[in-house]
Amino acid sequence: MILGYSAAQVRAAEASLLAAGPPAELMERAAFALAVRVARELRQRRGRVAGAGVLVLVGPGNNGGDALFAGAELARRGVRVLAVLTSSSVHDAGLAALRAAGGRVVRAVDDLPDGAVPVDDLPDGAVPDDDVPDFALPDGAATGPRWVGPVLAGVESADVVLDGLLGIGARGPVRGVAAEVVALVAGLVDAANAEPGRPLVVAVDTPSGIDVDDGALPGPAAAPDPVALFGPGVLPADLTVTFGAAKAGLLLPPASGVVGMIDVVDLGLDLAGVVPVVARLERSDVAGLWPVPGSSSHKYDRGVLGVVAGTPRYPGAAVLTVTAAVRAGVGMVRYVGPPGVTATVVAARPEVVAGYGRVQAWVVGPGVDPLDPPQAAHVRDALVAAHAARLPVVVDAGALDLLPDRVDPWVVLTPHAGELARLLAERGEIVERGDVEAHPLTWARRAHALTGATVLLKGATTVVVGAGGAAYSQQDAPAWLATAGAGDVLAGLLGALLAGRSDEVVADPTLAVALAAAAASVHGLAAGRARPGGPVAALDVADALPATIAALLAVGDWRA
Ligand SMILES: NC(=O)C1=CN([C@@H]2O[C@H](COP(=O)(O)OP(=O)(O)OC[C@H]3O[C@@H](n4cnc5c(N)ncnc54)[C@H](O)[C@@H]3O)[C@@H](O)[C@H]2O)[C@@H](O)CC1
Ligand SMILES: [K+]
Repeated sequence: MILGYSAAQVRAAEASLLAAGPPAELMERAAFALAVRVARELRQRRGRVAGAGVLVLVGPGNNGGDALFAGAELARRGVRVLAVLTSSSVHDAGLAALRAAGGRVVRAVDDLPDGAVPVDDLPDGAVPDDDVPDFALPDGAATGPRWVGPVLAGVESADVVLDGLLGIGARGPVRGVAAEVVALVAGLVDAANAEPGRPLVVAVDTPSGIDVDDGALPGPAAAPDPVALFGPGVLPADLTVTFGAAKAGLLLPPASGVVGMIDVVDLGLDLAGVVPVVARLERSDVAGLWPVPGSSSHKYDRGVLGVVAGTPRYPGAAVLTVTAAVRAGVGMVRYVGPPGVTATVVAARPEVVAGYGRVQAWVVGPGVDPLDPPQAAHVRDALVAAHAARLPVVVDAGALDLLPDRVDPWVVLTPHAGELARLLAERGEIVERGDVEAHPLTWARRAHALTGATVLLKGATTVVVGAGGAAYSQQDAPAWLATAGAGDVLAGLLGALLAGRSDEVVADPTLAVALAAAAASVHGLAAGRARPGGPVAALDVADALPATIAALLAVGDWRA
């Protein structure tokens, strides 16, 4: 499990460590681990470390210090290191170490006196700034500052770009010349995306400028003009090497989309007893949560799932939901719906039993139009019956519009951002889809507070919140999974899990939160497994569930 902490929690844990030893020691350890990680990447890309090029973007604080010390260590290993300083004052000892190791430095600062040359030293192949037009300048930057040329040349010759502009001390989006550097480098890296020589971007502790606590990204409105040329005001990383503990913002969308792989460097922080902001299940955690039948199990104690899904207009949603539940290993599915859809469902999944009966959990809503009277009535009946019998329920799609004001914490809502915004707006909140996308954790928590339900907010990164403040963020799905019917599969899969552990979920509703996160994880893994690297249809995902679950259970922390 990866645990994500707030900047304040990490600083508090660091404080006791800093009190115990010389202050520079932590930074040296962080920087050394970072350099080792970058060296490993360089070796993988080029076969050897010496002779590689690394461009280091340096901000005013200790994050820049980490980057400078790492640059120094890499320079000692024969790497051509060019540091771009974005502030007139940077970490002194780090800068001295880099220079002593043979690293070179470009100053990209706004406040140079007229006529001053911003370049302490130039990268191989770079030319003095008078000749900047020799480089392919992006539109609008042709008349830009003199540091642009050397930075362009630095990116061009870099195997790795280290983003050490801002870390947990960032307040708001990157400002000033550092923002211009981010814009320029992000634009260049993006333009080189399809090329084999594109540099790898490694974020030092965090991609600079993200909200390290809630994962918000700087908005375009906050960006100065040059940034508008390239967009988001953040340099998307391929790898984030984070120190002491993962920061919550790395795990939370939308920032989770720009952190790449996460590597946590152990600094010996004592976080025992500190409740993380958010957690991410790894495969072994998911395996541990999965209900596995014992030798004496029968279909009833493995969980019977009631499903109210589909209408004559959307029969496919019912097929996908029940298929996913069956494929996920539920003991039995009871399907409730109109005769025509029932016939389609039973034809597709002969294991399904039609009509009401005893169940351990419900899924209601996939493919249900809340204005379709018979199915809407079945959804309401199921919600009432589940409340009376204390049974978990997955409330998806059309059933979200039929939700009572308050529900039990073992009721799991599965909205996407637009549906969550609507659900909140109906409860008096002033919020639109874009607000939910910008601050998903905040709004998911709000929905939990208002309804009492566990809330699984679907997206490229899925956020789940619920009882006791538990929060998870899962990012296991390929982008191909954004396809019609994928949500129906998730609902059926989650229903199977809740049916399999129904009593435990009701006894401890925080388990509903963990199981919802596990379902999101398996859903993403199955999509990747169904069609590695290519387009995937919802039914493919459902069909890939048995093999995905088998692999999880067989090896625990198995890597695909
Ligand atoms: N505290 C510790 O014990 C350790 C900290 N480490 C590093 O130290 C970092 C935190 O260092 P700092 O507290 O110095 O903070 P940062 O280096 O993240 O940034 C603080 C500096 O940036 C400026 N700044 C803040 N927001 C800005 C913005 N939006 N635009 C432009 N400038 C802005 C501030 O004025 C300040 O000078 C961590 O992220 C990590 O990289 C590591 O060395 C490990 C140990
Ligand atoms: K950074």
